[in-house]
Amino acid sequence: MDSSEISPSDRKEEQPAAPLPLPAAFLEFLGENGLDPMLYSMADTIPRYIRLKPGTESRMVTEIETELKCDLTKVSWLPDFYAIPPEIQIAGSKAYQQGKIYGIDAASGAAIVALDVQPGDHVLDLCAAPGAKLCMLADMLGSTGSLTGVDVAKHRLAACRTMLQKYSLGDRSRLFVADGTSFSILPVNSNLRSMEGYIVTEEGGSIFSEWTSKRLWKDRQKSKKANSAGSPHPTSTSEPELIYYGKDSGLVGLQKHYVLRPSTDEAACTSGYDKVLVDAECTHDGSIKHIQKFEFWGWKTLDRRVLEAERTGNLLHLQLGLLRNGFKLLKTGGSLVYSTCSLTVAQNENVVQQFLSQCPSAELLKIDSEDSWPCRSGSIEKTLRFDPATSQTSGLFVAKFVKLPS
Ligand SMILES: C[S@@+](CC[C@H](N)C(=O)[O-])C[C@H]1O[C@@H](n2cnc3c(N)ncnc32)[C@H](O)[C@@H]1O
Repeated sequence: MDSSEISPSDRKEEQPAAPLPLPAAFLEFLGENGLDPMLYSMADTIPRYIRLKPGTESRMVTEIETELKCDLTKVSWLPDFYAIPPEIQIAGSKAYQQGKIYGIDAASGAAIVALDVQPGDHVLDLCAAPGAKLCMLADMLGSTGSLTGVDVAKHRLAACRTMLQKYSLGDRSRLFVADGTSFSILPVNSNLRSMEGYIVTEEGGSIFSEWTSKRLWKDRQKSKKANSAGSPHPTSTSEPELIYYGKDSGLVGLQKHYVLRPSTDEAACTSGYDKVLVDAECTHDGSIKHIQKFEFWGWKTLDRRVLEAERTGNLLHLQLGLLRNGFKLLKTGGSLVYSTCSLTVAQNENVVQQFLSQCPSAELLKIDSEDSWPCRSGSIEKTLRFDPATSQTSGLFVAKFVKLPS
């Protein structure tokens, strides 16, 4: 290992850090979940991580170092990842603007590596926005297979579309605004393409032509109409809305009606996704840099944005619903990664336990690269936990499942 690599055993020197003035409700939440508030004093000591787009020549590292005015320290346990000091901003840099680097925490990178995407895979990201993991998935996929991103928040998914286009990663991708607990559109794989009816031979059928941003105008008109008619934002009963598809996503030339029809559980077992990521909505309490930002945003908003859903109990229901539906869309033999950036047992091990008790075809899998990662085991065997103290990363829980024949 060269001297500029960051390895699992590297630790920042102990620095006395001022505790964040966390609000009482959040402290109470931490107490109830057995979490140490001192964790939030580490936000300024854990590095920021960037990923170099594969194919970016290594001479770029020196160029980026000159531009950012800091060292890029290679992360020994994660290919293409570098650590930079936490105070460095990348958004103004040429390397970022030209799409050569993107910011993504190393623990998030590990969750993607855990999914073990292979060329030709059909991959589903069920909670895709704002899209750092989606970009990495597209990178891993390369020039075969397909990537489907879903998110319930349209404006957030639009940010994914911008990212995919900026990093030239969108050709094999499609993006749906939809509720991930009920989304049921399968990938377009060779089985589907060869089935009668999918391809329109005569003129005039409703087929997917090449995607163009002009659709955005049409979309706007459609949603204006819907809004004036008093329609709500997407809910579990709304139709999925396709807001982007790339030229090699498999859709061009196919009949819309067939491609967009809901699938059955049986069809998913044979023609479903090879890999599914459920990076579920959560209280974000493990994302200590995110929590730190509430010092500027106002601690009152933390109460509303972080704790409200948790208090009502809706969140656990949503997480289980996302995991269940993501698993349903997996083909037999396929695998799913469930992750959250919460450190609580309730949103992680408990959800996993409940899911396993309800779904006999699901089995936890050991994550291959785990032995070389600076993480610890969750309280259920084969699940993993990254946290600032152990991993010098944000907090992340990761569990991997395989779908057995039922
Ligand atoms: C933790 S974030 C995902 C982060 C993302 N994977 C990334 O790496 O950038 C959770 C996302 O879940 C979305 N979400 C919440 N409820 C959802 C639902 N019912 N269906 C789909 N997405 C949902 C939120 O809008 C949010 O963008």
